[in-house]
Amino acid sequence: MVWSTDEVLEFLRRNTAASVAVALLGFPLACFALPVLAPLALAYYFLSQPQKPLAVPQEKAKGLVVDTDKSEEKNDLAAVKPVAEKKPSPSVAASAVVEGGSAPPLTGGVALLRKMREQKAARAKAENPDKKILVAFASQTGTAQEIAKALHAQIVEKTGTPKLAVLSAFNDVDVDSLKPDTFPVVAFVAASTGDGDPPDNTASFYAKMLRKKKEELKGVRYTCLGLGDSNYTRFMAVPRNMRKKFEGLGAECIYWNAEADEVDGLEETVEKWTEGALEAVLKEYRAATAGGSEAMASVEAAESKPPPKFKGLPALLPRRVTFSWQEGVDEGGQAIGVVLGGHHNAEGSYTQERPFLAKVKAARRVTPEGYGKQIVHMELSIDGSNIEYKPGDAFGVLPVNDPNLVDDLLQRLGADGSRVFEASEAVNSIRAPCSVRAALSRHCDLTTPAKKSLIRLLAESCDDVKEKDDLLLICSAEGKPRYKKEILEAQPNLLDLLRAYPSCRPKVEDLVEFLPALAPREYSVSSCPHAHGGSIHFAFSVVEFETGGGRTRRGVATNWLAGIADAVASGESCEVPIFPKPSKDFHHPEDAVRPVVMIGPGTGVSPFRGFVHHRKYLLSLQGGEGAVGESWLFFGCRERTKDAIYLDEFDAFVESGVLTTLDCAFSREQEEKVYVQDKMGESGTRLSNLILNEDAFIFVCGDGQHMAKDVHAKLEEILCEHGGLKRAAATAYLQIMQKQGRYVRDTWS
Ligand SMILES: Cc1cc2nc3c(=O)[nH]c(=O)nc-3n(C[C@H](O)[C@H](O)[C@H](O)COP(=O)(O)O)c2cc1C
Repeated sequence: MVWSTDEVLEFLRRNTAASVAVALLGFPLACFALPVLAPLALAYYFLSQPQKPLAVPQEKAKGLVVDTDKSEEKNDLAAVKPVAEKKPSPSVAASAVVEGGSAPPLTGGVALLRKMREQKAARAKAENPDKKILVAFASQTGTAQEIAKALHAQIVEKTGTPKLAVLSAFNDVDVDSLKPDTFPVVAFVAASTGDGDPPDNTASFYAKMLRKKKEELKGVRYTCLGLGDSNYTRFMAVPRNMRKKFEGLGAECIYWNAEADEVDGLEETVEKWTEGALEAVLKEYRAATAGGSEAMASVEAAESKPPPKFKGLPALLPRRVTFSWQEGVDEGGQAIGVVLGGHHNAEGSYTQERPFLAKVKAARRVTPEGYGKQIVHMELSIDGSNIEYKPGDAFGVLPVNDPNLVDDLLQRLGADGSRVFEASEAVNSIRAPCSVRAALSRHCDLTTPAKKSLIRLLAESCDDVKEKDDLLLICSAEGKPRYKKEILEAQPNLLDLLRAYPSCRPKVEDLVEFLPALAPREYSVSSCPHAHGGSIHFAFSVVEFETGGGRTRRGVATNWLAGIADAVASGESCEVPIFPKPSKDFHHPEDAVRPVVMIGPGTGVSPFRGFVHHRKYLLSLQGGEGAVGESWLFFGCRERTKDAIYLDEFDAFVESGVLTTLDCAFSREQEEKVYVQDKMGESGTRLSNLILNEDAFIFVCGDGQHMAKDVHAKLEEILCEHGGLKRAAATAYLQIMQKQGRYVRDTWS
């Protein structure tokens, strides 16, 4: 019988008599027992100490005692202490043991094993130190996450110690763990979404941070990269608030808190920040761990390595997930990585991971066939789901990639789409057995321009040296102009890239782990439960555009849904996985007394269809009695007869008095383009009065990059010109309205 090291230790731990015997007989017995105990132990020791001679080091085998004072630890080798603390002679120790007192010094095999265990612990500690660097991200569409991932990968590459740094979405960070003893150094990348709102993966952390008390982050050192878009009025809201909170709680900034604006292009700032942050974070970590933990030694070693072939190469992302492949194949298409349909999770609501499978009740193309822009109206059944919603809420749709693209990709990779795997941890929201086809169809983003880290991975998967070098150059700092032209502007999808580099053969596992997640898409509901019970309605424009490289690209989700709409129209039965995304404050007030101003061009008008139906319901409750506020809708589209969705219904609501004013801007019906903000300007006096004197609510929905900004500017102008406010006062007034929830926007890019 051959015992493992741990079995020998366990035996000694459980058998005091054996421990004592070993101790009493000391060296002679150790020699005698050597054939039994030593082979594994010596092999282990020798491997871990290659520079040492094979002979048992006697001085190491002596001089240890088992501290039997602590009754709980009596037979526990964890209570072994160095002899420097107690120095009984062997005979004293022996008699003490006989009397049940102190244990004898450990010698021979036991001491050897103790040494081995210490070494193992030291190595484990170096690999998994107590204090770690936290690399966190607040990211809605994945940009901040990619940047954080790349920084984390560089820390890992530089230190050679994967567990020295933790990469995490903010929601997965325990706020209370933000302490110098756990995370002395924090680097984070944060973006905003909505109207200066925190991304979903940060919202709960954000709320908890606001409850933290002064000085709770004292001793933590941090640096932050903010991502934002200066077209939004709440530019950099989340990174700025988070920084303020970190500082307010006593954290200390260690490096430039950079802000990268989409309008100028993110890349330059991102690169500069990442480079400096890497250096600063490692330096601070070294200082925080008193000269550096054992792991830091490898930083110096890495620094003395020859420089890479191309300057500024992104680090190879470290593997985190293990894939176990199942025996059979997925013949019925059931292994799709999520649990579908008819389930409520523990909190009682559907999620991205446990969506509700909604049957499509009706769908139609609103725009004429062949019209440049296509808009689709769709109705989903939520019967039996217990989903409750209010007009103004949104819901998430889990889209599916174009099946032709997936087929071609499987063929190019030489992969069997029906093989099924399980991942050791959630990756790209795969949390259940998943076939390769489902992973590529439902979980991986195959069309977004490849991030540099993915190109680095593809480079490493090339057999041909020339192809490898070409890809390495494109993702390096030197290859920046090529990355911009060939990737960001031309927007090749993954298949285009693989076809351009025929020797590139990435493993399916690598793609599943390192491709960005196929993000759910959010749509505002255009229905109202009082009018459309058991259904959710929504409308969307089908996305299609030309890239800089002359390719035609189609939006993944809207084209998939448009295909479903056509299938339903021809009698097929189809289902869409959805989950609710309630809005915080984009809701019609719960009475019809307060005036409401709604501004929603294009499909931005969707929630206002629900609002007006809700208003009709509120008025029906009043039964024609009591005060009723005005309700204005500013709507815009190209042409009344082509792309004006829900216009007939709105006309009817004006007719019935539910809607006081419907003001439409048809941009292409005359020479000069006319937009919603122009229409607002024409009614400036009335609007100013509604806002300043009648406490009106303002709701804006639609394109956040241009329309929402132009509408905001028009509101300021109206308050100045018709309300007599100075510019600064108008700005402040609108800010206060936002804080009060009286001016609410639901925007997208
Ligand atoms: C729907 C939407 C809303 C946004 N709202 C804001 C905002 O209020 N303030 C801002 O500075 N940037 C805003 N942005 C810009 C994002 O913060 C920016 O594009 C960032 O790079 C996205 O990072 P992510 O992909 O990690 O989410 C918004 C972007 C979108 C798509």
